[in-house]
Amino acid sequence: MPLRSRLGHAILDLQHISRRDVWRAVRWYVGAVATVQAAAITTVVTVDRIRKRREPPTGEFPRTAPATIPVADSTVTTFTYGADLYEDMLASIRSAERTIYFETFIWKSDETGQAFKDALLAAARRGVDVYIAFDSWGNFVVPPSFKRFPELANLHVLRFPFFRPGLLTMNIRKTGRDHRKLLVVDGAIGYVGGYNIGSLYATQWRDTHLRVDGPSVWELENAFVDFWNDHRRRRRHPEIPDQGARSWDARIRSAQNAPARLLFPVRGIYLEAIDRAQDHIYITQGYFIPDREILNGLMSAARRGVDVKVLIPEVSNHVIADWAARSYYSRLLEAGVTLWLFQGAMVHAKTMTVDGRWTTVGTTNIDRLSMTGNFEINLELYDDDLAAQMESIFATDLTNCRELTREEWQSRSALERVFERILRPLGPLL
Ligand SMILES: O=P(O)(O)OC[C@H](O)CO
Repeated sequence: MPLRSRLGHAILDLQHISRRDVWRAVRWYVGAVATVQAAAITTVVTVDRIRKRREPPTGEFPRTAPATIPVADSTVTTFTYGADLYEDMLASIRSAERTIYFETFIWKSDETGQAFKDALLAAARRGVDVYIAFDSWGNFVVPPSFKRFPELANLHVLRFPFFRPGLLTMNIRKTGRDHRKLLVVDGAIGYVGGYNIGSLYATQWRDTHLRVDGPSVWELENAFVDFWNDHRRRRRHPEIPDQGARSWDARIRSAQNAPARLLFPVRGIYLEAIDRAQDHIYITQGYFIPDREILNGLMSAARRGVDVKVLIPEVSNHVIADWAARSYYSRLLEAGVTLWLFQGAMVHAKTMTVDGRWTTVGTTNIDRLSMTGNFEINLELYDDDLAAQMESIFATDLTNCRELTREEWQSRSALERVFERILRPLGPLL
């Protein structure tokens, strides 16, 4: 049959397909994809649970002691072990005289969580103005009794809502979780980084937090004040006076992702720094699902000769995130990026250093939820000595990693490749 005639028949056939048939086909396709993905998720989660039960993570990793570095007119202390950090944070809370701003995504009701609650309540009882913000979604499984606080005149608690209406109305301003982890005491001491509050994180997870002492604490204080004033319930929570900048030093700056303000500058600082890199980029991430621009930036840096090392857990606590990340490995490895898999424990840090000059530490994962979804805060620091300390921590972490080589990656099984293809579309959702 001539081509024109075949086309004519096809068009006639198409005209006979009703709208109902089209919808039925679409429903069938969507249903089939969802079923295959659900089956794949169930399989990898089940296999992961069995594997972790048989070979539980040792929770052991090399430790680096806290180190204090002068940066600008302040000092910055690095923490890479939860027990050290929590002890320091609790001592700061116990020493507070005027104000405490405390914000966390996860606050477990275990021994560590209780120690923080007790210290915060004790501070409020001795007259310190205590402001607490925590995310209701992140603490959904925490018993309600732990999330109840006594009525005290100078204790103010903001539960960031579980339900975000913007998810239904497609209004970005009303979406996002409070994923930040912050503590500011008397405007003089500030903490920020990857640590949530819980006993598991104290000894079993490798994470990174910074303590800032001095005028640049304002960067963290201001971040809390802005968040509090934007999200407080007017009848329940007092406004915190916004005093304006005490410090204006570009060597330490905070970048805050705030969907309510349509601002996602943390993604910007990552992209800028990657773009500027001339010699090396060292990244440590718990969940590494880069978006197109970050992926392209890292590949292009590696292609122009920059030594790009990405350190991630071999097995994280979110197996689906692990599988979503795998679909980027081929391109990264082909471009010359090297991948380092942390052994025996979860590494949850969210850090990057570039060229021994620039550092970021904060709450932002390299994934879509953090980069363009949640409320986040990172510090961006231009200081050679601090970058050197961060690179020394990175070198220590590398001693607990194995490199995932191109050869090993290319020789993975066909079944693994099938699962990667099925789970890849979940990446942008995580
Ligand atoms: O969301 P993050 O980065 O604070 O990580 C939280 C942990 O995954 C808790 O399961």
